[in-house]
Amino acid sequence: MPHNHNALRRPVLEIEDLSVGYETPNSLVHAVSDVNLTVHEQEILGLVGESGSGKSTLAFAVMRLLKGDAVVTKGRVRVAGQDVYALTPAELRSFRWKKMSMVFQSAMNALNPVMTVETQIVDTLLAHQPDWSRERALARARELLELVRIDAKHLKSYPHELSGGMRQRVVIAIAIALQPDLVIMDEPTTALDVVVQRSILDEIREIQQREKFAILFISHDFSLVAELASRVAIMYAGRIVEVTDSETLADGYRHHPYTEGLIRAIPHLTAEQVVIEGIPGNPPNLMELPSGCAFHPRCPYATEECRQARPPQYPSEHGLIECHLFKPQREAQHV
Ligand SMILES: Nc1ncnc2c1ncn2[C@@H]1O[C@H](COP(=O)(O)OP(=O)(O)OP(=O)(O)O)[C@@H](O)[C@H]1O
Ligand code: NI
Repeated sequence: MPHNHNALRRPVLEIEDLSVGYETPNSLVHAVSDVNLTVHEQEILGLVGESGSGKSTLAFAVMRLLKGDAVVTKGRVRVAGQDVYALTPAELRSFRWKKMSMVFQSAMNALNPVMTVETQIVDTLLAHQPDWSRERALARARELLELVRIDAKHLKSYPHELSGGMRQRVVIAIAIALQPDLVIMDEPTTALDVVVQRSILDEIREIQQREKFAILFISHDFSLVAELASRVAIMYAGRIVEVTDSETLADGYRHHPYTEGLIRAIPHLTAEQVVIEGIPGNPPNLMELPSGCAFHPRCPYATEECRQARPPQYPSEHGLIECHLFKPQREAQHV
């Protein structure tokens, strides 16, 4: 696909200049800082970053599901053109199913253990489509199970009678039950073994193409995201440091030094052995962020400028990059 394939597509998720902090006894610690991100209709956008980089906080902020100690300090979130934070609580309840939904990290434990699959799907449908008959809801429940490749006989099953993979498929079926425009998936397969993980990802791709929703797919598994998503956003210490088309992640393109490190960290199979090159060092403590570019202590190219000034977001050929190295040449000459 050409890299401007989103030009004609409607944005489904628009995050503008969003910052989210957690209240701690001494200060407000920012887990998400100045994030700008757009997901277009029918697109899978991958969001990657190490543990603690702020991925889940960003997802919860979009869903307006942040816990009490988290505060949105600035910015705006629009889903299907609607400002999520302008909705009344009653509007938000139906908006969460009809326009956006979320599959949580280890969501397979989110099912009600004392209710059958049928009851859980049908109740969700009827709660949001009160004019539907029970028969219609049941028919949709069957269709949804088929979509996630579960035999309709399992409508009568209780969660404990299903494997982890099947439970996760049911959760995905419920998330797409009301045909939302946007589905956020936060590490949806992390708890599963590799084979099950692979088949669920294939199904997600297939269902997404049939049902035409957009996905914000969150994972710390860079190679998995690169394969599934058409565009990838890379998060580091609460900031989106690069957005790029996933096809650029193969060799030959210049990336943010952190992205380069993630690419190198993908195990390479050589004739003799598996080589894993990681990124030396650890992500910073959000309470004591390094000056300038937060990545500079781990960056092999860091200069004095990187230590002193936070880099702006520069447009790149395939998205944007927050790194001083990517300063356009003309501008650089004036410094
Ligand atoms: N309730 C809280 N109070 C204070 N800090 C928090 C709270 N919840 C999360 N944080 C901090 O916010 C930062 C971002 O956390 P978040 O869960 O969003 O990261 P993540 O990228 O989703 O990580 P993971 O890959 O482990 O799920 C972390 O440093 C975390 O310690
Ligand atoms: Ni998370």
